[in-house]
Amino acid sequence: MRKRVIAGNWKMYKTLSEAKDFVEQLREKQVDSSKVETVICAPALFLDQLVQATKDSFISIGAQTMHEEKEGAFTGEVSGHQLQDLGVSYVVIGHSERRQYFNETDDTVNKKVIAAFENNLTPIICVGETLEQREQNETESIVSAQVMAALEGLTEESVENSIIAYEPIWAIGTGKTATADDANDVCQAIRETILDGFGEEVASSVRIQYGGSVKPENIEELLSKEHIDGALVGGASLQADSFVKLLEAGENA
Ligand SMILES: O=C(CO)COP(=O)(O)O
Repeated sequence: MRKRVIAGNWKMYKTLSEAKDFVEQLREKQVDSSKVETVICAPALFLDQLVQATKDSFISIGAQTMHEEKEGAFTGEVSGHQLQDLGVSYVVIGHSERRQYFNETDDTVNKKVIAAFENNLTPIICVGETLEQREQNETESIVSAQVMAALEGLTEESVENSIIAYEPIWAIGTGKTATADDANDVCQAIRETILDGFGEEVASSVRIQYGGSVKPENIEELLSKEHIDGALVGGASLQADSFVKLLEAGENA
C-alpha cells in the first residue's frame, strides 16, 4: 500500500509571520504520519525558519524549485546543496509555472531531479498538458514523454523514491478539476510508462499525486482512485483549516 502524500504549494504567497502562524496552527493537529505524509512547499526565504518550527512534528518542509548546480555565479538562485544544508527534505521540480515563466525544459527538469537526489531531497516532479493538448487527445503522450525525460538516467531506487505530480495546466488555479476518473486514467498511464521504463516493482511503489483545484470538497473522490496517491495543492493549502481537511482525507483514504 502506497502511503498518501499531501503537499501544499504556497507559491509566492504569505509573509513570514503568516507562514509561522500557519505552522503553529497546524502543529496543534494530530495528524497520523503513518497514514499520510504532510509537506509544505514554502517560498525559499522562509525555509530555514519553517524547518526549525516543524522539528519533531509530522510536517516536512519542501522548496518550490532549485538550481541544478551545487554552487556558482547564478544570481538569485538556490541550490539543492543549500536546501539540504537547511534541513529541507522535498523540492517541487518542473512546475508548469516554472516551465511557462522561467523557461524550464524537460532537460533542465531532468538535471534538477538528478541534483535533488544527490542532495537527499525527494523531488516532486510536475507534469501536465495544456488545454489545447487535451483537446487534441495528446494528454497521455505528452505526459508520458515528460515523465520519461524527467527520469532519464535515474536508478530504479531513485525513481521509486520520486513523487510524480500530474497537474493538468488548465486545472491550476481555475477551479476546474479533471474528473477523478480522468485524473486516474492519466495517473495510470504515468504508472504504465514507469513500468515500461523501470519495471513492475518500481511502478507499483512510485507515488503519483494529482494537482489542480484540489479542495476539501473533491479530494476524497480523487484519493479513492487506484492510481492517485496524494495531492499537490495550491489555493486550498493556504489556510490551515482547509489544509487540515485535506490531510484528514489523506489519513482516511
Ligand atoms: O499548481 C498547483 C499546485 O502545485 C495547483 O494549484 P491550485 O490548487 O491552486 O489549483
